[in-house]
Amino acid sequence: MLLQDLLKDLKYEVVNGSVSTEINKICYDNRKIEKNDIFVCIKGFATDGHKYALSAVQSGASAVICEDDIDGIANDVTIIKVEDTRKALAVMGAQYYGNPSKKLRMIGVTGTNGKTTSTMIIRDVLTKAGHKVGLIGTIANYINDEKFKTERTTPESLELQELFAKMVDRGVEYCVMEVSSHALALDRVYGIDFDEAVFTNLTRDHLDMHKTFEAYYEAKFKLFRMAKNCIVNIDSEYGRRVVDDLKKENLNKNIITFSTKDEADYKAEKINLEAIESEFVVNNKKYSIDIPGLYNVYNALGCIAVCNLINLPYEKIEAGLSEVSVPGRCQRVGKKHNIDFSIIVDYAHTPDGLENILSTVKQVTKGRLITVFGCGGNRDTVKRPQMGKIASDLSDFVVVTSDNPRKEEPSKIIEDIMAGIDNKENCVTIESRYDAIKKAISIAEKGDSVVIAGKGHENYQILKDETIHFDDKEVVEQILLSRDEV
Ligand SMILES: CC(=O)N[C@H]1[C@@H](OP(=O)(O)OP(=O)(O)OC[C@H]2O[C@@H](n3ccc(=O)[nH]c3=O)[C@H](O)[C@@H]2O)O[C@H](CO)[C@@H](O)[C@@H]1O[C@H](C)C(=O)N[C@@H](C)C(=O)N[C@H](CCC(=O)O)C(=O)O
Ligand SMILES: Nc1ncnc2c1ncn2[C@@H]1O[C@H](COP(=O)(O)OP(=O)(O)OP(=O)(O)O)[C@@H](O)[C@H]1O
Ligand SMILES: N[C@H](CCC[C@H](N)C(=O)O)C(=O)O
Ligand SMILES: [Mg+2]
Repeated sequence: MLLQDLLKDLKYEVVNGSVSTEINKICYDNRKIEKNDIFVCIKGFATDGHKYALSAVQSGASAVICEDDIDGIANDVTIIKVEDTRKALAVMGAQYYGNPSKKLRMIGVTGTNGKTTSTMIIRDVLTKAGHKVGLIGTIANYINDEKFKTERTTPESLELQELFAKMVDRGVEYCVMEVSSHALALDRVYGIDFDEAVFTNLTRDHLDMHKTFEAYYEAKFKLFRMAKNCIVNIDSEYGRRVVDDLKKENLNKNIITFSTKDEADYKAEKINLEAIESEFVVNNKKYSIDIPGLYNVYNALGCIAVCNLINLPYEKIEAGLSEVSVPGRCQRVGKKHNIDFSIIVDYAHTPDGLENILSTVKQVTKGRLITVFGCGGNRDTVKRPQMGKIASDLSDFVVVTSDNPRKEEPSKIIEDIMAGIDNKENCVTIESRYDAIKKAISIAEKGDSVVIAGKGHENYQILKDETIHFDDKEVVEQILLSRDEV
């Protein structure tokens, strides 16, 4: 492929060399350069890619895409200046893979909570209806039934385009993806025309990266500028703002609203929240969903709106929704052991998420609610005391422990959480997550519920110098097994 073909949709200045040069592939990390690659210099948070341009050329790069001047590069190397290298990476990646997203129906979901749940539900319903579906999200990426490991919720633009291309190759029709605020702020999805964009909600998270709530909202709003059909939860204050801002900007979008309270295109009525499944009626049609809690009715409403836009018949939507399950989202574990209390593993790691799962479980718990949770290190610190307060207000007993401490001291994170807890009598701190879960299970009695929050589907724990295997569900099994043996 010629460099000039990749640059087709970009504004650029040729600083040196020629654009009619043949290139191998695109790369934004000098450690992965191969002969005749293009090296894209990205200004990051930790370092500046421009610093590695020389070394990339020494490793074989024949072209460099940059924002700033770069000195000392040999004359036979092409140097191209653009205004924004992250955007350039996204545009060139799309060209390199043949603009695959244009061949897929693109469904993006954003919001603080509910992205994974909503995308997994949409994938389940479409797959059960006989369609070929790809999914990009926190738990994994999927191309039809095949599962691919992922490290990020929304990968970098280049990897995203590669995934879309694989989906197209394998006959995928619908690509449903979680679009994180990081991805929007860092232009990982730049240039993608979304057919549908769903807004779940906006509450506190990731202010370590966005700094202000306004910047966090702005990042999320970008997705709706990129979509044709904007599907919005108007029970969320910020969802209403999305609708207002879309109208203000005169963007001529098809705005579709959902709610459980107010008039909306999709309003859930006659909601019956049972312990396990919830039933509700939307536009005179009955639905049920197998994951509990009102918040999952919201996730289902987004899914119903998407499925209607793609003309899926009611029977297929209803049948698909009635049997969905999402790993690590309000997941009952340890059922096969002889226990007279319940244990639930959930991925709640924000104040809103924790409040939702705890109030949902509390409603159906006859005995006490025992909560085990911690907060991730090197992430938003302000949410820590807020989550401490929510856990202690809603639970009868709280075990504060470690989540993924990353580079931080676990005891310091626990201290931050404890600062939000007034009633320290019904609370213990145990740094080891294994011991914390063991403690919660050891005190549980008939009718109690133990909620283990924060890590959900994760099967690892990120410590200061290493990542170890750690899976809340497996830990519960081990603890219950050793109880059975006594
Ligand atoms: C804050 C954030 O998102 N950072 C992402 C960002 O890193 P960065 O811009 O700081 O990059 P950097 O490390 O400063 O390096 C700058 C450039 O120099 C290059 N470089 C660097 C070193 C070197 O030796 N050689 C070299 O070429 C790098 O490849 C990069 O191109 O761009 C990198 C390249 O794409 C990402 O790997 C990196 O994600 C980091 C690993 C990360 O942890 N991100 C998380 C927070 C994230 O994205 N989370 C969201 C949200 C989760 C959710 O709520 O669901 C997600 O979508 O997963
Ligand atoms: N619509 C919702 N509104 C509020 N809370 C929700 C909603 N859906 C799920 N939750 C809660 O938030 C937790 C995280 O849900 P989910 O994984 O679907 O969100 P996410 O947006 O993908 O999060 P992340 O950004 O970390 O990937 C769940 O375990 C549950 O406790
Ligand atoms: N996508 C979120 C997930 C947090 C999950 C929690 N277990 C943690 O590590 O804080 C993040 O990277 O901030
Ligand atoms: Mg997610």
